[in-house]
Amino acid sequence: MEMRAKEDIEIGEDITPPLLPLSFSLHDSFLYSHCSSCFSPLSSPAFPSLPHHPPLYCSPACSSAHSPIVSSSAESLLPPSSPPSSTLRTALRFLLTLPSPSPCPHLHRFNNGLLTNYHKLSSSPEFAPEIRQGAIAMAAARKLRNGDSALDRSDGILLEEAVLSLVLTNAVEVQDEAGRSLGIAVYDPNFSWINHSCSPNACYRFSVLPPNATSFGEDSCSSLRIVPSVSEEDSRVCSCSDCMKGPKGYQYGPKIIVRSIKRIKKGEEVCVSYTDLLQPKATRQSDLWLKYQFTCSCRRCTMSPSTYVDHALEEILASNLNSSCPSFDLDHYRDEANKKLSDYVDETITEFLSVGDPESCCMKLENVLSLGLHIEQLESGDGKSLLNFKFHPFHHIALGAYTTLASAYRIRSSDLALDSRTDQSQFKAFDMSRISAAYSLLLAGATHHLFCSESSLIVSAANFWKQAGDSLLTLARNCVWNSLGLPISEQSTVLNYKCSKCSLPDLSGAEFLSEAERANVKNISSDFLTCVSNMVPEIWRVLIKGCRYLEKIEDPFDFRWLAHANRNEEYAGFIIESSNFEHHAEWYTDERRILIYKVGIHCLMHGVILAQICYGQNSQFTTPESWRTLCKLIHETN
Ligand SMILES: C[S@@+](CC[C@H](N)C(=O)[O-])C[C@H]1O[C@@H](n2cnc3c(N)ncnc32)[C@H](O)[C@@H]1O
Repeated sequence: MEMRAKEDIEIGEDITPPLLPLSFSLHDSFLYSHCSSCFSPLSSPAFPSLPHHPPLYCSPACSSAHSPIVSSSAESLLPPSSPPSSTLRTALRFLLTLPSPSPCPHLHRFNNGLLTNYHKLSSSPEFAPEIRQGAIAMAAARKLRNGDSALDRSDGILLEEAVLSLVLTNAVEVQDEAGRSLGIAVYDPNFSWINHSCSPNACYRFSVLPPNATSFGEDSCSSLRIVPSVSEEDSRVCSCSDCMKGPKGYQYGPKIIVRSIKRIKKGEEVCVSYTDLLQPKATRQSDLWLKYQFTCSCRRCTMSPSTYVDHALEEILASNLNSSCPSFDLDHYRDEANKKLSDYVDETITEFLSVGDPESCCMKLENVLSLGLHIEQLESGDGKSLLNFKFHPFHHIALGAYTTLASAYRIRSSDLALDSRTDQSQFKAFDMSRISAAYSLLLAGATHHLFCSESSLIVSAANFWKQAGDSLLTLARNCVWNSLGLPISEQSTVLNYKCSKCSLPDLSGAEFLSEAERANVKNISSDFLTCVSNMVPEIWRVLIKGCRYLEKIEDPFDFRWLAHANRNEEYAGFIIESSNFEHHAEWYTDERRILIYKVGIHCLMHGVILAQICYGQNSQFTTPESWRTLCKLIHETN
């Protein structure tokens, strides 16, 4: 099945009402910090020592709605050899929602219309063991619940295998505003029949609120603007009328809302993305294969040669090339370098996430970004030379490294700021905040550059602009400016700030984008970029001082310098030694501080405007905390 537009849909419009889940579960790591029923954070998280601790709830309403499901689903009876997981819990809970829990005779769909992919997944070497073991555990728990203590392994586990396949095929990660995956949920066909594209025309968001919370005034539509259409594959595989009996879901849980990010014509297929769109084609394809066992053949994937964005996302710079090196050998060296560099960055990020040493993480990532990797090249005769390979600044691994660096520097800055005993640590904290802001700005600029060629990257662009705005405003508020004798009043500089040069609305009026403005968002974006590009050079040199990787980036918004830098190989081959964050008071002037504020407000405002397209104007996902604080201040001042 697939979903098509019932009518013409403009960019930035909701195309489904908020949809309730058929089944859902928190991931293990959030079981004791979030409500198992509505997924909102608990006011007092617990630290249970027992593995089968009962779920926790934010309110009696959530508890009475959800706990009967937990006890009927038999999840607490899962054998100790198979620890409970969000997938098993979701599958067991899903079975309770089916009036007669049976897949159609071909095992293709369940009787609520959801695809199982049973034959594909249960015969794949990647999925078969997980499905089989999970199904045995589910069957054992269900038997125990029914008072049948002996597990006979020859018993049929087909139903459990089919429902596990269904969950693996249809479940989506439920994310909070910070982008954390709290758990998974399976929705009815109105969402689950939407296929994937690497250049999608729609995205989705979640509404995760406790039962009596005042909503953000979600501006979602009340009717469904998409209709199902039978895909070619479906008409070949199965034509059972048994498949479509209509779902029975829960009346609570995290809701999902689908929204257009491009204009969609009546009858056009509506698609969302099942993977990270800032990955190049080969990585997206292998990710989709590993998670769903299908090969995407959307326009972006079938373009030959590949699209500019896909090319940029895997570009590697090579220097010291021997002109006689055959292109076959060069491709081989390039692939080897790409793999080694990527593995090194992945390992460093994984180590940072588990051990949490931001200093070592920053050092390792900056070394690999700056110095790259040397590979020995055999020459004709007995000679050898060293080839040097580096990530292009748009390489997807480099983008991932900037994200980690921005956050690792931010963490270092907050840790140092807590040590308020010495001026020196305050200055160091300031330096770390400066570099964190620079990486956020580079990430936003690079993603924006790619978004100009691939408009479905709007979701990433919105989030990175908001983060860049946040980190610049944090830097502008750093107490070190005051100790340099540059106190400025946030009230006068920020709250009354209106840009006369671009079409970004002023802070107090930025909440509403008209339909015409939404259709014209590319123009608003290009106005914004022109305006901010004039201000950035003045602060960029100050933001990046002492950081050897960033010092090689001439401009974070206008990347024309890259063409020139690659040709003379200066960028690729010449690295200065780190000047070790020296503090120069003469860099920090009142004008620069005000400029940092102004660029920060521009970035934040631009991010919020793009986020209005992706999430709607009143969603929690649209407005970051810093934005809400600014709006509150304006309200109080006026
Ligand atoms: C959530 S379902 C989407 C609806 C599904 N087509 C159906 O008929 O119910 C996900 C599954 O649909 C199929 N699918 C989704 N997008 C696809 C694409 N672009 N190309 C091929 N198969 C796709 C895959 O089998 C995938 O596991």
